Amino acid sequence: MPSFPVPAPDPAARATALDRLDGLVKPVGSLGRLEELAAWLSAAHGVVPPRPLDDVRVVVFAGDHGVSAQSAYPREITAAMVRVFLAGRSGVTVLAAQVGAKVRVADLAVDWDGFQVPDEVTAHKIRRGSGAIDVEDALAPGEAQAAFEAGRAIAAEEAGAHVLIPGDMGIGNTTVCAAVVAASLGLPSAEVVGTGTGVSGEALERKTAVVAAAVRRASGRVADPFERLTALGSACLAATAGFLVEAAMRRIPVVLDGIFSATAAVVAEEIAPGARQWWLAGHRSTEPAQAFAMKALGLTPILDLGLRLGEGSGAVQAIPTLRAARAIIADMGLLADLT
Ligand SMILES: O=C(O)c1ccc[n+]([C@@H]2O[C@H](COP(=O)([O-])O)[C@@H](O)[C@H]2O)c1
Ligand SMILES: Cc1cc2nc[nH]c2cc1C
Repeated sequence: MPSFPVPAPDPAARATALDRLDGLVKPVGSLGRLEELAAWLSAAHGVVPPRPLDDVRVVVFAGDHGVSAQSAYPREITAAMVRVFLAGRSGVTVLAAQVGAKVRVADLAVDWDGFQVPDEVTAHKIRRGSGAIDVEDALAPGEAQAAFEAGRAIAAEEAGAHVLIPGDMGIGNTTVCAAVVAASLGLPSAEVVGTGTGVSGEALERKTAVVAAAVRRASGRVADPFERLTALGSACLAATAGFLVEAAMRRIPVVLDGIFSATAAVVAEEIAPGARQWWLAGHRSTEPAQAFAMKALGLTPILDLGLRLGEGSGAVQAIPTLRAARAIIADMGLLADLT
């Protein structure tokens, strides 16, 4: 496997930040998680105070999945939502506007019969849809690597950002994520499968059986992360992993979102050990696989709002908290200056 060297955040900037935080006009530690985030940002930026987080960009990786029948919604929603993102009317676009973040949509594998979208949207397209992972591989040989490289290229195109957020749109993608998390972390399917867009009862049992069959079918091949993406993943998942690795290599802080980015992050950390030092968990989604993935990565979600939309919507909500963390270390007075 090729190696992807990831730099470490700056320990000296972190130590300086922690000293300064202790000296602010407040009882030591009283700003809790905000202090931890301020130190994290200082280490990521290598400077105290960290730079303002003005340029925040979301990239929504859009694609279809061969297991879309396990969703509560039809497959056609994926393509339809691409139009909604472009029209600025999606959940993430509306929420991103609240914090001044930009949203880009990248069609990696949407299965549609073409309507006019800007070339930028399809520039990194790998294929249409993916295999039904319970009975066949998700991707053809080489496609996981190609999608990973596409995700890296997209992160490179967005390298001017102060913070990057990976978003996702793909009917059926929670089934794929559950299988990849189960295979990656060695967990039973029944523990990782969640309700996704809202399946319950027999539909949830069918979804669990599909995940279990997929993991069984691929067993023996999942030790290698690219092989796991080929067997159980998707072009979007591989691209998101590449996006996360490239951001880490370029020292760009990333705020992870729900189950999709958390799953990609587990795989990306295996491909590029240490990359997780550049990521924060924006929020806790309702999907068990997301919780397992964040725990495995040692990340504690900033927010817990019961969101399960995906698209990057939860991560976007964490941006005001990060800006608050920067503000305390940049602007609060020092105990030493009290008169
Ligand atoms: O982010 C999450 O944790 C999350 C949880 C449930 C659903 N989603 C979104 O809903 C779609 C996948 O759900 P499903 O039921 O079609 O597998 C996909 O477009 C995701 O962005 C996202
Ligand atoms: C409408 C709709 C919007 C979404 N955004 C992310 N996943 C979604 C699933 C559905 C069904």
